[in-house]
Amino acid sequence: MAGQNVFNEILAGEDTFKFYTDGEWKTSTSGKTVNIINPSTLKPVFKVQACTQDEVNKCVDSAKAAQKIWAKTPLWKRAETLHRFAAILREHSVSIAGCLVKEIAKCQKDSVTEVVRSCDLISYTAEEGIRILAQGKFLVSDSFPGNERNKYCLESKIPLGVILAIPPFNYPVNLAVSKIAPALITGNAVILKPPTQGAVAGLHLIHCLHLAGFPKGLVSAITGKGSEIGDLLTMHPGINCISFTGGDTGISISKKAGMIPLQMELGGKDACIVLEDADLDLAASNIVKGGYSYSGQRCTAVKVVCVMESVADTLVSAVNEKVKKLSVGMPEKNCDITPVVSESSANFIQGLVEDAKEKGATFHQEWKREGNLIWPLLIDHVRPDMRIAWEEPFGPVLPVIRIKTIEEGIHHCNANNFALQGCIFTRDINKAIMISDAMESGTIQINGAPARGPDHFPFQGLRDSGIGSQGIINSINIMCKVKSTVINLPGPSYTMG
Ligand SMILES: NC(=O)C1=CN([C@@H]2O[C@H](COP(=O)(O)OP(=O)(O)OC[C@H]3O[C@@H](n4cnc5c(N)ncnc54)[C@H](OP(=O)(O)O)[C@@H]3O)[C@@H](O)[C@H]2O)C=CC1
Ligand SMILES: O=C(O)[C@H](O)COP(=O)(O)O
Repeated sequence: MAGQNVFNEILAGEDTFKFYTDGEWKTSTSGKTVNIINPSTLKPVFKVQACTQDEVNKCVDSAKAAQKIWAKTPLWKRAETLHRFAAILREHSVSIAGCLVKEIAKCQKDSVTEVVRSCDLISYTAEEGIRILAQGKFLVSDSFPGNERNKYCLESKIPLGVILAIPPFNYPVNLAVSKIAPALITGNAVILKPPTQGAVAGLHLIHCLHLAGFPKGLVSAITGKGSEIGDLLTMHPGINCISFTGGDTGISISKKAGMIPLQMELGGKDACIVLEDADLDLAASNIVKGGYSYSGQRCTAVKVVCVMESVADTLVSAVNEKVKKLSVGMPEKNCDITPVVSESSANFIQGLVEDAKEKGATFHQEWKREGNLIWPLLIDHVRPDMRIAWEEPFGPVLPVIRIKTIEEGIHHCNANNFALQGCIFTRDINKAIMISDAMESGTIQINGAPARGPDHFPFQGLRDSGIGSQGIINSINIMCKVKSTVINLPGPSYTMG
């Protein structure tokens, strides 16, 4: 569990954790800490440092210095260190999972899965990075009209410098390494600002990285409320790229950040379109898995079902049968539905539900909430004038809109500000492709639930769902830039066989 044995170094007292910079664990000169509230008990469970502007500045300075050395580290050595990081993280996956259970009420089995998935991501990124970064381009001048072959151009990929990694509460380990690993294999330094809910899991992750032997200062983990130190980080002149996953905060960050590359993955309102010829049991299983996993707190969760009227009753009863079987309770008991991350989140969800109720939606289950624990709801006959048709609950409540035509479903998907993922259920592959093409989202799943994984697939949000693309290959490419070296020969020269 948190703070045991090898992790004692990160402790600053009973359930209070240090921040990490310059290869050392430190307490903040602010003398202040931030409480982490256990969503299941509504009581403080851990404390992390409330870092100061001066500490932010020092982290950036040491990152810049360390990055110059790291950029001169051979690719195979960078990969070797990442593999060591992955191995140490795997060794501690159960204890780090225990932090997730307490900080974000993710059930124990899904928490272990998140950490193990992260180990695989780190190692896969190390290997993919070697292959991608080992290759450059060689261009000759006479391919362009009017030129002799007297110039050779060598194009190479070089690191950006210091990357600010800001993951969200729902994947504080996996969405941290999905930024850290590509940043490191490309020769960058990293400043991690973990989510407050999930910060201790993030700090344990960073301690595994520390034990792997990365150069001092190359990676820092700076804690504090995003609303308090966020701007200090995102507007810092020493930051060369921001990789952010979260909510609308990302939109405001994109307006404040300077001339730097942004990789943003924000909210989603993933639409699930079910056609008359669909395998309705397959659709129902994926709607329940997609809509209620981790209590709907996934950007890729199914967030609205648009089902053809003629099959709606059959689909809805199939979904309800499966919803009935979902276990509801505490994460320690590996329940399917666990408390949502905060009281404010639970209140927001309740607001959407009450709005739907007032406007006459059909409820197939009674509304039930105990603290942050919300029992799963399927809300039927939802109409576009209801907030839940458009807004992202980030909770275990799923609206169903009955449509008369496929175009209505496509329109609902495209009329939303979010454009992350969507899915279609039909046995007609031609229709599936044509509908997928018409849905203006970053990813469309055919006959499956929306998902970011597997982690080497490209993953991107359009419109208010993000900027740039994630997935291991695209993250590696976003975290480096191109440099040209042109050799000017005294005269034309042709390579002869
Ligand atoms: N796309 C996705 O996967 C996710 C989307 N969301 C959406 O966002 C909503 C809110 O969830 P939440 O986790 O609070 O998302 P936020 O966007 O508020 O937080 C995401 C990350 O950004 C940090 N942050 C907050 N404010 C700033 C700032 N001004 N500058 C820099 N960083 C900042 C947070 O730190 P701190 O925790 O200290 O505030 C956290 O690490 C959810 O209800 C959901 O709709 C949420 C999580 C994941
Ligand atoms: O931000 C999120 O919620 C995650 O990217 C979703 O990842 P998953 O589809 O693998 O759960």
